[in-house]
Formats: sequence, structure tokens, C-alpha cells
Amino acid sequence: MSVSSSKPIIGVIGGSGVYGLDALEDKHWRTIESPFGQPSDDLLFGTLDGVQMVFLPRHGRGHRIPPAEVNYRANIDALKRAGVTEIISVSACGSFEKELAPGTFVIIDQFIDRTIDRKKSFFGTGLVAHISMANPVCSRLGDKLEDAARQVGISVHRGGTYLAMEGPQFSSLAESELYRSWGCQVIGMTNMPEAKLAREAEMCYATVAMVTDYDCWHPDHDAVEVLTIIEVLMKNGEKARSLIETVVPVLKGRATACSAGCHHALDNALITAPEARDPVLMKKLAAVAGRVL
Ligand SMILES: CSC[C@H]1O[C@H](OP(=O)(O)O)[C@H](O)[C@@H]1O
Ligand SMILES: Nc1ncnc2[nH]cnc12
Repeated sequence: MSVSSSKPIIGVIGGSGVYGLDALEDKHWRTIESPFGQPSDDLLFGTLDGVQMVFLPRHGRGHRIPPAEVNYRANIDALKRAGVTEIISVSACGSFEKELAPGTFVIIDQFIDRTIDRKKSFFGTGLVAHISMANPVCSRLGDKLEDAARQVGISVHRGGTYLAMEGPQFSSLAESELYRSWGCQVIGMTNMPEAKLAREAEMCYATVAMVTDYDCWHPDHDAVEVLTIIEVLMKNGEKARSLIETVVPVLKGRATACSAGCHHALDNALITAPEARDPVLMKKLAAVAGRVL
């Protein structure tokens, strides 16, 4: 069945402090295997307002996995195998702007990828693909998230560039100042290559970046500390939950493929001649790229 004729299945990737989704009905955890290795955890299946939902804790339950060791390919592949059509990434971030105070939710529209040691593509030797990342997130999903956030009274900022750093250490003052001078709004360690892989897998992807701190550039914050971040996240938990509960019923109305083109990202992306394609890699790509193989 093509995405356009199937019902939306909403995936939520929970970042730091978000390890479950209490609002789901008929919840059950299920292991999904991926040829790309082990996902961060089992996937939590359930429904919300009649919509099928799949939740994945990015760092695993108990926060076992650091940002650079998350198997982003296995996570996205597993969500695709579970039938997910749109992904909402809920992520903690530091802020580079005074106006984006802790507690603000930023609906990201751009990324700068400064991660260095992560597998960034499902494709490779034997099947090469080049997708567009000019507009790296789904604007349709972003619109719905913005509306829902406003509806439930969240302090929300639409648009912003997320600098993805390697971590796990927080940035130095010089790095923080550099990223500010580049015009970035927020910083985190996880949304790359996650967003690239979601695009390759033809899934809508949008990030709700929850500001937890001002990073180290801010005169009042000479250091970023995990305890402060978690404290802010816990305070935001309720807001994040009501955002999800409000946006999901709106998303269930989609009757055709994503109007922003996410579900057809691989149209015209494969460059390897059919006779030169590696059958082993093609088999691995059955879920991610099956529509065009
Ligand atoms: C716990 S602070 C640093 C940690 O939090 C963010 O994770 P996530 O994006 O999964 O919410 C940040 O990217 C770091 O991985
Ligand atoms: N200041 C920061 N830098 C990187 N990742 C973060 N996650 C939350 N706050 C962060």
C-alpha cells in the first residue's frame, strides 16, 4: 500500500527526559528488528484518539545510550517497519538567544550538522542516493505543531536553526560564541543525522526543541549542567504531553501523501544504474526505499 492511501501512523521520538508516552491507550512494547542493527529500545505501540502511535525513547529507557552511539539508522528503519509515516522529534536543546528562554518550545526549520562520527545514510556503495535537504523538516507537520502549541498556551517560537554538535561534552565558550555568530538559535546533540535519515526513509519529520538552558555564552550561565536541564524538562513534560494530545487528532485527517513532498523524497534520488545495484544492500533497504526499488 502506498503512503498516500494509508492512514497516518504517528511516531514520536522522545529525547532526554521523555522515555514513555502515558497518554497512549492499549500500550504495548514490541521488539522490531532492523538489518541496520539494534534500535535504542523496543517500540511502544498504542493509540491516541483512534490514531495509531509508535513511541521510541531515543536514548533507551533509563537513558543508557549517549548521543553519538544512538543507532539512528536502526531507529528510523524500525519506525518505518512499524508503519510510521510522520515523526515528531521531541528534543532538549540549549538556546543562543535571550528571547528563547528555558521553557520555550522552538519548531525547528533548519539544521547545521557538526556531528562527525555517525552513519549518516542508509545508502552506500552498491546503491547511491542523493536526496534534498534544502528544507530539512516537514513544513506541514511544523504548521500543525505550531497551531497546537499556541492552542494549549505553550510559549512557542516558529523557525530556528538547530546546531547539531557531536557531544557528549557541552560546547566550549568559543564554540558557543561561534555558533551564535553563525545565526543559530539552538544547540543539541541528536537531531542529525536523524532528520537526514527520516528524509531518506520518506517520512515527515519535525522537531519540537524544548529549551532547557542558555548554553555557556550567557553571562548568567558559565556552565551547562544536566541536573538543571532535567529539572526544566520535568517542568515541561506536561506541556509536551498536551501538545502531542492536541496535534495528533489534527494529523489523522491527512488523506493524501504529504503536501510538502516528504513521502516522495526518493523520487529522482537514486543514481546507481539498475544493473550495478548490490542485491544485498537492496534487501537491507526494503523498508526504507521499497517504494522506489
Ligand atoms: C541531557 S542534556 C544533553 C542531551 O539532551 C539532548 O538530548 P535529546 O536531543 O535526545 O533530547 C541533547 O541533544 C543531548 O543529547
Ligand atoms: N546546551 C546544550 N548543548 C547541547 N545539547 C543540549 N541539550 C540541552 N542543552 C544543551
